[in-house]
Amino acid sequence: MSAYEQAGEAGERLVGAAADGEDLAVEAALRPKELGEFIGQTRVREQLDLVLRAARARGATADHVLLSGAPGLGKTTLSMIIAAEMAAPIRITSGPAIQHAGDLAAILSSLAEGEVLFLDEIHRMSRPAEEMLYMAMEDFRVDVIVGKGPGATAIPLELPPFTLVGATTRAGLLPPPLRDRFGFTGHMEFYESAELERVVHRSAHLLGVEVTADGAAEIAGRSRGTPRIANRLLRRVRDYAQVRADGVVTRETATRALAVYEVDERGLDRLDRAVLRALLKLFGGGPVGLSTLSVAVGEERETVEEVAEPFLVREGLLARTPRGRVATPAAWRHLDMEPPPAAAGGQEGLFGT
Ligand SMILES: Nc1ncnc2c1ncn2[C@@H]1O[C@H](COP(=O)(O)OP(=O)(O)OP(=O)(O)O)[C@@H](O)[C@H]1O
Repeated sequence: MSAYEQAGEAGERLVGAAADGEDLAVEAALRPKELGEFIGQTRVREQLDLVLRAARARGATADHVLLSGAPGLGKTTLSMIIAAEMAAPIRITSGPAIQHAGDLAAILSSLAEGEVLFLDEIHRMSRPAEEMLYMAMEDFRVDVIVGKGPGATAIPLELPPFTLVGATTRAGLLPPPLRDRFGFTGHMEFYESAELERVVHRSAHLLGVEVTADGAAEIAGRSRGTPRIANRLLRRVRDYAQVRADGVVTRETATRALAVYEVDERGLDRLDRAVLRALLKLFGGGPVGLSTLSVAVGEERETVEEVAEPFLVREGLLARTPRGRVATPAAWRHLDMEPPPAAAGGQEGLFGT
């Protein structure tokens, strides 16, 4: 098992998007508390603002909301904001925690009127629980099955109106009947660098860290479009600034600190660069099969495919083609290497296939 697998995506990976233990401990303090404080996601924010204002004006419970997007983009934060804007309590659970319909019935039947139920990773709920949720969302009712076999009876249970906020990294994985029961779906996008700079400034202020404009820009540029990563890099740069400098986060301290952690100016870490380097140096930029590339890097196939490649593809550094993995011209430039003329010409036709 490779180091990356042992650590998990979150574990030791400074640029992993999933939350690690330290993130969970500090994130509560860094979360924006109201819609106006939430940075970026302009479209989702405006749409949600309308949904919530209208519900408030009607004195009604807000429609069910589905939030889709990559980890660390602010889905949990938005669900808490929804509850705060509706002056409602919130209950937080996740799909994998609800394996039996009974688990869900217990949660639903204990909700207060208007409460927000945040269901993270909703695509990972068990089938029977999912079916129970259909009726709960639509009619605010569940059938609780009592007994077994031919003697089993369904006892209908009325629920108070509530707002379900479902979060998923993969909206496409949700069965259409579930997707259709949400009144509003918000697609969260990766953040622009300027937005992440604002996230860094805001978090630095809350953490009592002094950060210069170019220091924030340096961190933002390495954060892979993800606020969670921006906050994590800020904490590591703050440590460095305290120990090796005067405590102020400048471009120079950020650059030196993140060199220690092997996060480069574009947010690639050691694994990402190892994959690119193998692809360029050993295979002339490809095409090369995933298995061969993984062996060359000394990582499991799944680690290369699921941990490193998505970001490399998103950054336009690597392309997955039917003939194998191919480096783009940007990958050569990123590692300061000259593409061999034949390879560069040969690869052009591979992109977009
Ligand atoms: N728009 C934003 N403005 C400021 N900070 C943000 C924003 N979005 C997210 N954050 C910060 O990023 C961190 C991660 O956000 P959050 O937990 O809401 O992400 P998530 O999408 O729910 O992740 P996951 O899918 O892993 O649960 C939080 O600490 C939050 O403070």
